[in-house]
Amino acid sequence: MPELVFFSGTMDCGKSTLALQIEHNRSSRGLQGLIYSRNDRAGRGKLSSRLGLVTEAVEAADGMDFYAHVVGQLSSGGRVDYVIADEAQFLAPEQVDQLARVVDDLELDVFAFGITTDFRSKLFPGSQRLVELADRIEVLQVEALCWCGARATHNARTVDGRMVVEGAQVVVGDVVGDVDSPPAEVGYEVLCRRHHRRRQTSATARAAALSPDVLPVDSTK
Ligand SMILES: Nc1ncnc2c1ncn2[C@@H]1O[C@H](COP(=O)(O)OP(=O)(O)O)[C@@H](O)[C@H]1O
Ligand SMILES: Cc1cn([C@H]2C[C@H](O)[C@@H](COP(=O)(O)O)O2)c(=O)[nH]c1=O
Repeated sequence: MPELVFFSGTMDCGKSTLALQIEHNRSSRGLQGLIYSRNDRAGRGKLSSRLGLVTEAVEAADGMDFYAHVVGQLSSGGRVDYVIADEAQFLAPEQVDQLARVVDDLELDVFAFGITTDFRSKLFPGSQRLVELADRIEVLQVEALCWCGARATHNARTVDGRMVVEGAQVVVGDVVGDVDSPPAEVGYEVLCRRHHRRRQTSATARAAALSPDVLPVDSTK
C-alpha cells in the first residue's frame, strides 16, 4: 500500500540527508521521483544536505497544487513513481491534503520531511496537518544534541546571539550552535526541552560558566 510518511525532527538531525538517500536508492533501481522543496538554504529549486549533497527540486510555491502538478507530469508523458517533499513544515495545510490525495488516488508513496515545531515550540501548520494525515510518522535515528548532551527536541532562534521567542514564524537560516560559528544576525540552535524552556543556549551556558558568580569559592581564604 502506498503511504504518506512524515519524517520529522529538529533542525540539523539529517532529514534532508535521508531524503537524498531515499532518492538515490530508488533512482538507482530505475524509479523516477518527483522532488519538491521550499525555502531550502541552498536556494530556490534545491534540496540540500549539510553533508554537501544537493539535488534539483521543484520549488513548492505558495498556492501550488501538488495533486494537479503530479497529474500534469503524468499526463504530459512524465513518469512519477514516488514523491519527496522536503521542508514540508513550510507547506500550507491544503497542500498536505493534496499530498495525501496523491497517495490515495494516484497510489504513489509520498515521503515528507520537516521540523515539527518552530522556535516558540509551536506546530508549523504544514507539520500539524502531516501529523493529522500521515500513515506513519518517523523520528530520525541520528540524535541532534543539546549543548548539555541530552537529545535535542526543540529549535531555538537567536538574534544577534540572544535567544528570542517572538518574531515571524518563517525566517530561513542555519544552526550556529558550535563554539567556532561566527555570530549570525538570525541563527538557530537545537536544545533539549529543559534548556529551551529556560532559554539557555550554548552561549549563555558558556557565559554563566565563566561568570565570577558561579566560580568555586575557597572558603578558607
Ligand atoms: N562535517 C560533518 N561530518 C559528519 N556529519 C556531518 C557534518 N556536518 C553535518 N553532518 C551531519 O549532517 C546532519 C545534518 O544533516 P541535514 O540533512 O542537513 O539535516 P536537516 O535536513 O535535518 O536539517 C547532522 O546532524 C550531522 O549528523
Ligand atoms: C525553527 C525554525 C526554523 N525555520 C527555518 C530555518 C531553516 O531555514 C528551516 C529548517 O531547515 P532544516 O533543514 O530543518 O535545518 O526552517 C523557520 O523558518 N522558523 C523556525 O521557527
